[in-house]
Amino acid sequence: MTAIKIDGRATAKKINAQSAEQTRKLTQKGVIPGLAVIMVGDDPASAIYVRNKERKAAKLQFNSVVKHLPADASQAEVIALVQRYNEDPQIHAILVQSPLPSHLDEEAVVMAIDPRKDVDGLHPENLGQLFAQVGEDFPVACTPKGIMTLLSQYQISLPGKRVVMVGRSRLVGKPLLALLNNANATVTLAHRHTTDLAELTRSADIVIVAVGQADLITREMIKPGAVVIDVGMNRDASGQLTGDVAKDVEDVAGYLTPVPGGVGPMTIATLMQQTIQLAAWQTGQVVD
Ligand SMILES: NC(=O)C1=CN([C@@H]2O[C@H](COP(=O)(O)OP(=O)(O)OC[C@H]3O[C@@H](n4cnc5c(N)ncnc54)[C@H](OP(=O)(O)O)[C@@H]3O)[C@@H](O)[C@H]2O)C=CC1
Ligand SMILES: Nc1nc(=O)c2c([nH]1)NC[C@@H]1CN(c3ccc(C(=O)N[C@@H](CCC(=O)O)C(=O)O)cc3)C=[N+]21
Repeated sequence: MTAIKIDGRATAKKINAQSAEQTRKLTQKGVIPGLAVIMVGDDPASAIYVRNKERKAAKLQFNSVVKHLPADASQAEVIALVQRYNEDPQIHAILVQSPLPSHLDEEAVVMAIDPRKDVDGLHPENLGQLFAQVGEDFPVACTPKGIMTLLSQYQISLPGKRVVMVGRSRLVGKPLLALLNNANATVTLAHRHTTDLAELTRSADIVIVAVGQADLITREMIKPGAVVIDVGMNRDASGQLTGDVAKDVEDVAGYLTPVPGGVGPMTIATLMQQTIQLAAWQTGQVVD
């Protein structure tokens, strides 16, 4: 058996076409979606993300700014920049690249972001709404939201399914836990302290991996026919991009997202989609 490839590029293309149309309408009303990205230091996965989203934001004619600070930037500098964008009416969405260098207090930086401009849904106000299922007009992390769009696009049903989510970051694992639970899947969250990961993943209908370790998930860990979603973004010795899932998993899985061409393009498309949404909410416009 060879897994059906879940084509993130094709799905992203559809979303981007919608985003172009919505941006055109908003711009006619005098609202140009504004996205500010803050990157501190040189995380390789962040560099790929920043490059690709700059390209897409330019194509959509967003007001897009990227601030690249050196790895030794101070806490006060980063917070001051966030505050400047909080107050700038031309900026509707703020994204601080993760991970931050270890001398910076990530929690304090997240807390400084205006929750209405928190395009990655990291602020506890937004994450809390997601977990509590209250309200609708709040941002949700782009990668998890993009994965939900992909599952829906491929008509992969969730109620009653056993999902194992490997990785529990605030950016990916935690919001996915909430989204999948809200969609009535039965979700198990695995992490560094999980014992016998293989036994868990083998019992899952859907395995989602966001760890950042090449070949963590191998074919013996997957139930035949299961859906495998690979979020990982690693570079191998020859400079090739690889995910967290070993190549031979394609021989047992029913569906699989490739790296590149799977989750990555969906993250970018969802970021554009959500920036437009935030711009509309902040200016009293409606996008459809
Ligand atoms: N394609 C895309 O659009 C995106 C890709 N990424 C990529 O996804 C990966 C994960 O990112 P992010 O969520 O931010 O990562 P973090 O580094 O914040 O979190 C990694 C998680 O993996 C867990 N973990 C580490 N080692 C193991 C192990 N051996 N077994 C089980 N769990 C383990 C950690 O557990 P513990 O909590 O116990 O430490 C932690 O919860 C990275 O490669 C990143 O570049 C991220 C965002 C978007
Ligand atoms: N606050 C924050 N939010 C994030 O969402 C976030 C982050 N920090 N830090 C870094 C990780 C990594 N990440 C990627 C997103 C898209 C691609 C991407 O475009 N991938 C293409 C690569 C194509 C290519 O250039 O070859 C693909 O998979 O096809 C990669 C990596 C988001 N992250």
